[in-house]
Amino acid sequence: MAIRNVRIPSRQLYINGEWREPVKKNRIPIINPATEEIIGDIPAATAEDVDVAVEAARRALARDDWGSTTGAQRAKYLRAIAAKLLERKSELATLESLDSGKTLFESAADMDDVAACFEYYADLAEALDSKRKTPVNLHLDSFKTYVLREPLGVVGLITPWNYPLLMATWKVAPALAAGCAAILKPSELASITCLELGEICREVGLPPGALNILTGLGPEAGAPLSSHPHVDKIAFTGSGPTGVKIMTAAAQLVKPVSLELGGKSPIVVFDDIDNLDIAVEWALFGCFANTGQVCSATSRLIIQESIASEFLDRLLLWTKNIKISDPLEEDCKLGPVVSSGQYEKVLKFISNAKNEGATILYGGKRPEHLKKGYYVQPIIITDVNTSMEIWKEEVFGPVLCVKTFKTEEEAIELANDTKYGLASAIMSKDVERCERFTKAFQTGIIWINCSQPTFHQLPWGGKKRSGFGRDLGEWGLEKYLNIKQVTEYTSDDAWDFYKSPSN
Ligand SMILES: NC(=O)c1ccc[n+]([C@@H]2O[C@H](COP(=O)([O-])OP(=O)(O)OC[C@H]3O[C@@H](n4cnc5c(N)ncnc54)[C@H](O)[C@@H]3O)[C@@H](O)[C@H]2O)c1
Ligand SMILES: NCCCC=O
Ligand code: NA
Repeated sequence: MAIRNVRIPSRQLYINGEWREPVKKNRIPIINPATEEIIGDIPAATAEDVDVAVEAARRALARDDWGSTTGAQRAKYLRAIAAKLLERKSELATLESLDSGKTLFESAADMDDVAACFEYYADLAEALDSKRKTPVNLHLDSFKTYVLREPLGVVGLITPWNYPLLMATWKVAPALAAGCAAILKPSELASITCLELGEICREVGLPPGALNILTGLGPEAGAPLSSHPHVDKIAFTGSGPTGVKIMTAAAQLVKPVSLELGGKSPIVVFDDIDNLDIAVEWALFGCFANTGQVCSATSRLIIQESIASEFLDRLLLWTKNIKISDPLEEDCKLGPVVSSGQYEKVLKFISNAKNEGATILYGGKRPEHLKKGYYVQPIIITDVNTSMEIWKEEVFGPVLCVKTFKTEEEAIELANDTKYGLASAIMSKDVERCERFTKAFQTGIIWINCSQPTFHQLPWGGKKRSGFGRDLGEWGLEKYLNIKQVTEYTSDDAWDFYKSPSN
């Protein structure tokens, strides 16, 4: 099917460097959330396909063309992938928008980030060659020791739909840079661009089995990957409940996992900010970008009482000005949410908030000009108390809830009043106050006078129920490495612990 001059490719599973029909031959429809139409389908892998992919990955590690590569050789593949991605940027961005409902502007920015992330890990792969073997001086004559950093093995990468290709890349690029063989299981709700990554790997001649891509449902394809005895690690990004299932399955085999889960992040705004509109725009971007479907969305606005009324007036004006439309339309700033399930979930959160006594200051309805598609106006909710669901639970939609504070102590208590620990933002021109909050926020990411800017050089991840482990930066590479110590006894003398029988 061709939409707006882009053909939706029909693909199979990408296993051992080629396209392969799933053993059970099942397929899952692709739905465009802007129109609710079926625009194609993706293959549905099951445990049988997981077995084949894991075997292909094992063989890749055992073969010299992947298992014995230097970091510099792997960097060439990563750069070739980045170049091909950029060649196809406009097509891939359109596919991403059609599949997930992201605005075309955001999808295009994602494709730039994806290519840059492959380039970044190409640099780190090269740098790995000089760090592969590190001597450790014990200051002893009788021992020579060193530490090796080796690929961890076969890794399973399970990813969500909100940034389909970008979230996959945060794991695929470092895993390949480290020399692992990987099996990617993207979300069944948005897999098109991840399958195209398979085509790109085929075109650049990535050795067979180094990356395998299995689309399919979580319980059918993700679960057998998590519990597979020959998968050495699972790196997961997604919801808390799925994270628990994956960790439970992996625990049976003492398989390491990293979990990037959800959040309910705060943005604290003080009355000393110079420019109200600048702060308002960050608050808006922090919660409504990507239609609020961002793990780190600052969806709890905690605002100093003295400026609350004026701040909310401006926030309302800015919110009403957001263009909601088909994500492929120019200047669209808010597309539909990803699926009917997500749409129903968002609407339920809004009705529950109302039933619990909160006030819907603005939004939450279907925009009048959009009769079809999973569209909802951005929502601002006030009169919230800390026992309400809307304060406590992640919505993963364009829903901002607001509370006010008087003192710094009260602000920090509200900010940390959550089971999650992914990100926090503070808006204030008082440098010392920002430092105090940086220390007090119980999260892995702190934004000062902004919310959401993300750089692949910096560690990404959280604490508490937001998970553990880090993507991105050098930390994102370390987790795909096995650290091996080598200790050699170099003395000609006997060890002399036991008495020799010949004496
Ligand atoms: N912390 C981060 O970096 C980050 C980034 C993006 C999204 N997220 C979180 O992701 C969630 C939204 O994504 P989602 O709805 O795709 O999450 P999800 O947990 O429903 O699905 C994530 C992935 O897990 C798979 N899966 C589902 N059940 C499984 C099982 N039993 N075993 C193995 N795999 C299984 C899915 O098919 C999908 O590929 C939100 O909670 C959001 O906060 C976190
Ligand atoms: N800016 C990227 C955020 C990824 C998590 O949802
Ligand atoms: Na879709």
